[in-house]
Amino acid sequence: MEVDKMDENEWKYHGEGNKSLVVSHVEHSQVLRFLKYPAEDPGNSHKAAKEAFGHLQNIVDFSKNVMKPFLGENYVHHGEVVHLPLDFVRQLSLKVEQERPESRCDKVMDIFSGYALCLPNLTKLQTCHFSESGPPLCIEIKPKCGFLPFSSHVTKDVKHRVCRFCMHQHLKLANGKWKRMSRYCPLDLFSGNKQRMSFALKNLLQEAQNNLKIFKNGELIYGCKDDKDCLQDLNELTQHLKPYFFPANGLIHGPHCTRTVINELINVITTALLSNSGTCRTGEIRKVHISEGRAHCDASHFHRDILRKGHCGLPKDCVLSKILQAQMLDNVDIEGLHPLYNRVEQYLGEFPKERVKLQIDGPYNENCFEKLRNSQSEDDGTVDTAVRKVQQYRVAMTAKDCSIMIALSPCPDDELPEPNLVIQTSKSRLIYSVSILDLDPKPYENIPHQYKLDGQIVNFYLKSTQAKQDPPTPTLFMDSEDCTLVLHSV
Ligand SMILES: O=P(O)(O)O[C@@H]1[C@@H](OP(=O)(O)O)[C@H](OP(=O)(O)O)[C@H](O)[C@H](OP(=O)(O)O)[C@H]1OP(=O)(O)O
Ligand SMILES: Nc1ncnc2c1ncn2[C@@H]1O[C@H](COP(=O)(O)OP(=O)(O)OP(=O)(O)O)[C@@H](O)[C@H]1O
Repeated sequence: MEVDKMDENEWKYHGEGNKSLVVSHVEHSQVLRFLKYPAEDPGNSHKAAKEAFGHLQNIVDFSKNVMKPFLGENYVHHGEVVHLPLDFVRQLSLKVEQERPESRCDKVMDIFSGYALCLPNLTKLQTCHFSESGPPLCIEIKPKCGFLPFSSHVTKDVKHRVCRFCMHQHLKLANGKWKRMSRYCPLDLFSGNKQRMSFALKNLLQEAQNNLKIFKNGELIYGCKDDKDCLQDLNELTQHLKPYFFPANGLIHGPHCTRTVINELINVITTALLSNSGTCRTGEIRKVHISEGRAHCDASHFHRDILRKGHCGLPKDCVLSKILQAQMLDNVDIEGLHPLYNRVEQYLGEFPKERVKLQIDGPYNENCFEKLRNSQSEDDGTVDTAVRKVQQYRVAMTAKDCSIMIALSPCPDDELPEPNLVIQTSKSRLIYSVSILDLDPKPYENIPHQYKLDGQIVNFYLKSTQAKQDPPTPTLFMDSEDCTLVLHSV
């Protein structure tokens, strides 16, 4: 990328989250990721923009030196910080403004610093030594936390039975973040059991919220920009997907078509999530199991009794396993972490200069990873242990909020790629790559907020399920047994 020859007409709005706005190049497989700041406080925006370089460099270092060693070399693309002409950034910001979803407009793109992150466009295939035949398809999944807390510090028993995502749904509906309840449960997706994973994926397709997006040729074709703006027509999605799964068979149509195509899609996603494409290693597949009690959520609509096979576990090097292992660095739960955070805070209150030495806010160099790998869990009462636990918790938080990108492209007939780069469907062959995005460090200062939010989620869940129990809802059991995709018109 030649930064002195930037032209806003060559870039278009791609998407955004809470903290960054992404534009993609119209030809090359590149994106620019800009920081965002609260709109109501321009003074603060100027100040924050001054710090933008340090912030972005921290993101790169954290992805590269901390998350990459945990998650695997091939899954993580840390990118680089670039400095862009301010004129280009301002024109670009004007250009993308009308594309932005209303719910994200409480923040503005950083137009003051000129700094951004340049990353590969992960909606496109990352194994570049193959000629793509046809537009790439990409499935983005934000899986969220895949286990139940096992810490003895947990004070509310419900946290050992119902996962955070399922509990949080009740609060999100009540505060208007989403209009309909998602039946997706992360524990089903992370189970490694193909039946449960398919069930989770069907539920994501039913109600995508911000946990599922599908792109074709880099364009969003399925998913929600916000609660008001959703592209969720499964029949339309089927039309997009047909050429990938039934390239030679134009005859597939009618009521079964949608179900057949969606099932092919789900099989492909499941295969990609369970493959070891991050390491390209073949040979014996070791499995990672989490104990039975922690792997099932009582709020999931999947009924345990219909499992054909017992507990499955995840292949050791697959993307889900890597993410889950990083998430499980949170082994004391926010309830156990909060007192450790207070210990660090008290120490920093007495010795403020130690903040730099303890590398609370970076720099995230190679040494950080070695320190964080230490899994000794007993608390010896020292500040060093408290800092290590806090930093491990922050890594886990990042892993609980990242997204998986599965890029797929039809495999040309004359190409013979390595078997672990191809997914064979019933009627086609697809080359694929798996990546992980949004690996930013979570702010240290956010820990008190996390603690408070945890209490709110649990209390609200208990309150709302208690209210529903009187009178009881007899349909719940029926739902649990239903493993088929029900197509509603949307
Ligand atoms: O707390 P959660 O689980 O709601 O996660 C937040 C996400 O909400 P979600 O529940 O996935 O819709 C939230 O996503 P949305 O803005 O809702 O799309 C952010 O990812 C937020 O991270 P950050 O503060 O921007 O770094 C996330 O906050 P962190 O908890 O990761 O700090
Ligand atoms: N390298 C990339 N290639 C393709 N698309 C990307 C890339 N990075 C981000 N995106 C898209 O932009 C969206 C927003 O990016 P991202 O999740 O990094 O933002 P965020 O503000 O950090 O999110 P959050 O709300 O989780 O804090 C993603 O959901 C994804 O669709």
